[in-house]
Amino acid sequence: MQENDEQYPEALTIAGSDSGGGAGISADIKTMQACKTFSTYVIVGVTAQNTLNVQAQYPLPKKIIDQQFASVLADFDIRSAKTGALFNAEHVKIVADNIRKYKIQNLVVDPVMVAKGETRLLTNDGVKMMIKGLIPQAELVTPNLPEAEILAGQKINDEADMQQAAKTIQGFGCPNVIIKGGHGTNAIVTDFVQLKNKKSYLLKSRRINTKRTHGTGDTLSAAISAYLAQGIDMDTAIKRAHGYLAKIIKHPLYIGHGHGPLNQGEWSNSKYEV
Ligand SMILES: Nc1ncnc2c1ncn2[C@@H]1O[C@H](COP(=O)(O)OP(=O)(O)O)[C@@H](O)[C@H]1O
Ligand SMILES: Cc1ncc(COP(=O)(O)O)c(N)n1
Repeated sequence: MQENDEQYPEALTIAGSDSGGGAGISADIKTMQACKTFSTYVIVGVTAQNTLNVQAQYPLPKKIIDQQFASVLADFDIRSAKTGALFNAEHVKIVADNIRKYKIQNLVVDPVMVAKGETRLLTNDGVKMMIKGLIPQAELVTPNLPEAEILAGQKINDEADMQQAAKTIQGFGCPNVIIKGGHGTNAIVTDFVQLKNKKSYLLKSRRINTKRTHGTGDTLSAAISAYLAQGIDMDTAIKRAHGYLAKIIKHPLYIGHGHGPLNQGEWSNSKYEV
């Protein structure tokens, strides 16, 4: 064990790049750094993207994805991992196979399906493959409301629906589920958390009236993953990550003309009040 191991564990994000710097791999690296975990990464695909939308996407060839996994796992002591945009069934399978091959633990699956600018980042077949091959290997899955509706095959209108959908998703073989409520319109944003010990609760925060929410989902799942790498239990990791996001979403960067990015790094300055 290295000297800094206790304070700065190593984690892995497996996702797409965002040339606009706000979501995907960029959000994950910045978040993990702010949460004091070292972030390695496997880029599954490249997007040409800005705060307005995704202009193009290019999933990478299998060979270079496999090679990235091999390089990372040959050298780093990966304590947790998270997935983001995975594009299609073939790429979900490549990722699922590598996670199995390297026995990657503490996996958080953020089932990214549609970008804030409304471009699809996962095909319908990709969703099916995620349910079959990836979610059963995860410790936590973190859909937003539209993603939870697709995964669970039901409409979600209230908290009872959230609970029912979370139970369906748990039934795919993932012990812990968060359904994120950012896509609602209520003054209070409600995330529903279903834990493996049957405990469930709501995480509520005042809705911030902002369009600068590019990468919020990536940031939440990356922060949870960072805390899991530190050996923090799932329940505490979720609450801490939610608190972190609630802070930084109030102080975004005024960059770009669309869904602007968060400022993940500011957390470490501790200059903001909750
Ligand atoms: N306007 C907002 N005000 C406060 N919290 C928000 C807001 N939008 C999203 N969140 C929080 O950000 C996280 C991501 O939510 P959501 O936008 O639903 O996911 P995604 O980015 O995957 O679409 C959740 O924890 C949610 O509660
Ligand atoms: C490469 C990549 N990964 C994830 C997202 C989702 O982020 P958002 O929902 O904020 O658009 C994205 N837009 N691009």
